[in-house]
Amino acid sequence: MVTVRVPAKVNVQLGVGGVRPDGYHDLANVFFAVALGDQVTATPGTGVTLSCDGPDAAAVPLDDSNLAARAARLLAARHGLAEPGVHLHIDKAIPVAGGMAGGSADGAAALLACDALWGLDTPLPVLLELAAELGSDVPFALLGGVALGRGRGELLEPLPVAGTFHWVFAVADGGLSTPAVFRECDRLREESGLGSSIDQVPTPDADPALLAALADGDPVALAAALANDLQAAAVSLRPSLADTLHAGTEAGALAALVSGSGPTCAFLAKDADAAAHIAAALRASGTCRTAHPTHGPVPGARVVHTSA
Ligand SMILES: C[C@](O)(CO)[C@H](O)COP(=O)(O)OP(=O)(O)OC[C@H]1O[C@@H](n2ccc(N)nc2=O)[C@H](O)[C@@H]1O
Ligand SMILES: Nc1ncnc2c1ncn2[C@@H]1O[C@H](COP(=O)(O)OP(=O)(O)OP(=O)(O)O)[C@@H](O)[C@H]1O
Repeated sequence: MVTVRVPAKVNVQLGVGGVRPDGYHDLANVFFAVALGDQVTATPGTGVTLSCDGPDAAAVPLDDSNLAARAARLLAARHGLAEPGVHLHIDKAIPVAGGMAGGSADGAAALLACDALWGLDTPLPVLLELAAELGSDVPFALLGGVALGRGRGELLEPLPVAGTFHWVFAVADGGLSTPAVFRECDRLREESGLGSSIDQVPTPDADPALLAALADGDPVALAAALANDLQAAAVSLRPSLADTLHAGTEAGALAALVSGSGPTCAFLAKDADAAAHIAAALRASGTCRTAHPTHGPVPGARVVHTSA
């Protein structure tokens, strides 16, 4: 049996370029791994089977479309294993379809758990390549910490960061579809007359002030630099997110932003006590389903337990 712990992410900067011919957008994507995470346990089995526990378990598909199952099959195929055998149990704490890369996290965790269970010793560069095949957010879940993602987000460069930052995540009722949010971003750009194609939108770049705030461990400077080009699109599709963002700011957050493609909202706090207070205020506000205080950065997917 092998258990892997894997973090969720928030994008502290999500710069979105124009639509590429393959339908993806080039990004300047600064990923930040937080302690809120899932656990994936791999045990020997016949075929690839799945189970899931947690408050959102009912929303998690248990068929071959699950990123954890796809990861197990992809790893097996890479090693020429004709009949992969594994049962994967997901302890799910990351909101589903919430913009925190929960499915991607489980895909990364399953790669690592199956690799250990099957004794494959796959080198990290190969795991990262398989991760990129599974989805744009999956490589970062293997790496963790803070990293700049270029291309569609899969080309990663670890970034220096000092200290610990405190966050609160407000979980919405129901998810948002990532492709639908990118499409809405394009639609809003077209509507404003800017255009949405790769030759109309400047290629985004990481903000030097944001990188300095991370390297200095300065939450006030980070708060001033947080930016998400998908936020307007997420709020356009789910206008009630404006109330959630407002409630967290009123409760003393240094800054509020939509996490990735949303609808989870992220709030930066000055310390752990402030985070606990903001989370309680958000829960009481009636503008979200629940709110979790947490911190980061934390490492990427890692084995936390192995037994025969
Ligand atoms: C919004 C983010 O979570 C920010 O980290 C990611 O960019 C999304 O990553 P993901 O969920 O792993 O996305 P993928 O599974 O690779 O792609 C899902 C869909 O999102 C859109 N997509 C995704 C990544 C990207 N750079 N440009 C896109 O336009 C495309 O419509 C794509 O078909
Ligand atoms: N292991 C998984 N956990 C949750 N959802 C999964 C999983 N595997 C596949 N899915 C499917 O993927 C959809 C998106 O789920 P996910 O939780 O990854 O979204 P997300 O956090 O918004 O993604 P991202 O932030 O990477 O764009 C779900 O609605 C579900 O149908």
